[in-house]
Amino acid sequence: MEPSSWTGDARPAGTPVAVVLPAGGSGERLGGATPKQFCAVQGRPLVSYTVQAMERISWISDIIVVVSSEKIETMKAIIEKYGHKRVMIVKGGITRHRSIFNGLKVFTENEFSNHLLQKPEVVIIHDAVRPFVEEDILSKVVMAAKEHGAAGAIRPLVSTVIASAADGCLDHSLERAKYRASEMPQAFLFDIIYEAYQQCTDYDLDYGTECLHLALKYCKTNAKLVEGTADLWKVTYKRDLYAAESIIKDNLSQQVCVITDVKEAAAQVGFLLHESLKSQIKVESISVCLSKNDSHLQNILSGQCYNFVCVNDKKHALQETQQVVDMLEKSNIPLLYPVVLILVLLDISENISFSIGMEELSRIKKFAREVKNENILVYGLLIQCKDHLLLQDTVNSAAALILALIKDRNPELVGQLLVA
Ligand SMILES: Nc1ccn([C@@H]2O[C@H](COP(=O)(O)OP(=O)(O)OP(=O)(O)O)[C@@H](O)[C@H]2O)c(=O)n1
Ligand SMILES: O=P(O)(O)OC[C@@H](O)[C@@H](O)[C@@H](O)CO
Repeated sequence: MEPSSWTGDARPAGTPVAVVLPAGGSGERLGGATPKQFCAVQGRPLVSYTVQAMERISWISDIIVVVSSEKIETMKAIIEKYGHKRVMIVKGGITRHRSIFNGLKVFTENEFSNHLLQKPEVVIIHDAVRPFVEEDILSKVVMAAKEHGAAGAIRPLVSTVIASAADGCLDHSLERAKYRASEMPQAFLFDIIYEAYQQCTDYDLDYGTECLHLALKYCKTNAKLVEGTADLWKVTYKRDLYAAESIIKDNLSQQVCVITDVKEAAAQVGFLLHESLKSQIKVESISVCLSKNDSHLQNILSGQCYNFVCVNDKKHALQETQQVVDMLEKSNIPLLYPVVLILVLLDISENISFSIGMEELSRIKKFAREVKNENILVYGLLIQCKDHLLLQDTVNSAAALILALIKDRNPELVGQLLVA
């Protein structure tokens, strides 16, 4: 079968591709009452990230999420809340293989869904707890499966594989360089993997862990092995969940948009902040009074920026910031990721007393509490501009605090006022 010509990430000519995401496990090795695929990462269930990773791929026609019967309503709520499209939920089985098999049956057997989906030529199988999957590896395994019948991502082994004898002592070890770790995604010509599942034994279904093996054993299909990237790992233990959270927070902390009004002090501080920040993070600057149809800001919003700094003199700060909040709420961003919004209050008054009253602090806290419900994390930052000789140092200190708030994204600190 000639593989169809793929043009980058364009939809492959006439190749219907579907994906099955097994998400029906209990996550025993992670521990806790919540199965790991439903554990929150930056406030969103892990499975939603993997579904979103597949939704971004335009040439995947259907996303089949296989969950345990008691989690069907939970999964429906996740799809509804995050606006996931092209997703069908299927009831899982007591083992991963049985869940995957149920996922495949939606294309062939009515009992598994109230309507049959178009049977794909190629089906991707990808663990729902592997959220960091990019289009490149998906297209590689699909293209390889079209040619070889099956394909799977592999990674170098980190530890050496050894076999123990009956007495629990070392029997032999394998030469690590000759072996690879089998990861996901995997892809198959649908008929091959479906046939393999139909033929395999209960022992395979209950104790097997490798889909590629089923294709070889029952369909004499030697899967093409495709070198994958390091981020294909599976969330298995608690540490993996911490790692996933850290990676996602890092991904959200790559860019900041500094918004200043045109008043001189704000514009000057905005410029100095830009210069101080740009060595650590990508900075976009907007120094116009915000209007609803500000195209530059709209472009930034659509560019998936998750961090904003609003620089205003303290009298107008909240009302200017409200406009940014209004625009964010209209975008899809806070639904999927927490957005950091730092309210920089410029104090240009000459008096040396602490220049912000409790009433203003209460207004900031109240505002922050309200918008936190929209997944927007508002923090206050006071910059005192009295002494121009100290302004650069003060701005550098403000930049360091801004970077810390962006990296930390701590919902417990919203509404607090820091002083640069
Ligand atoms: N009966 C099962 C068991 C597992 N899986 C899914 O298969 C993927 C990989 O399996 P694994 O990491 O082993 O998940 P769990 O079985 O939940 O983990 P554990 O073995 O620690 O219980 C996960 O997305 C898991 O939800 C599934 O769909 N149905
Ligand atoms: O055994 P687990 O259920 O943890 O993992 C299942 C699969 O992810 C694992 O077997 C990969 O090697 C791919 O086949």
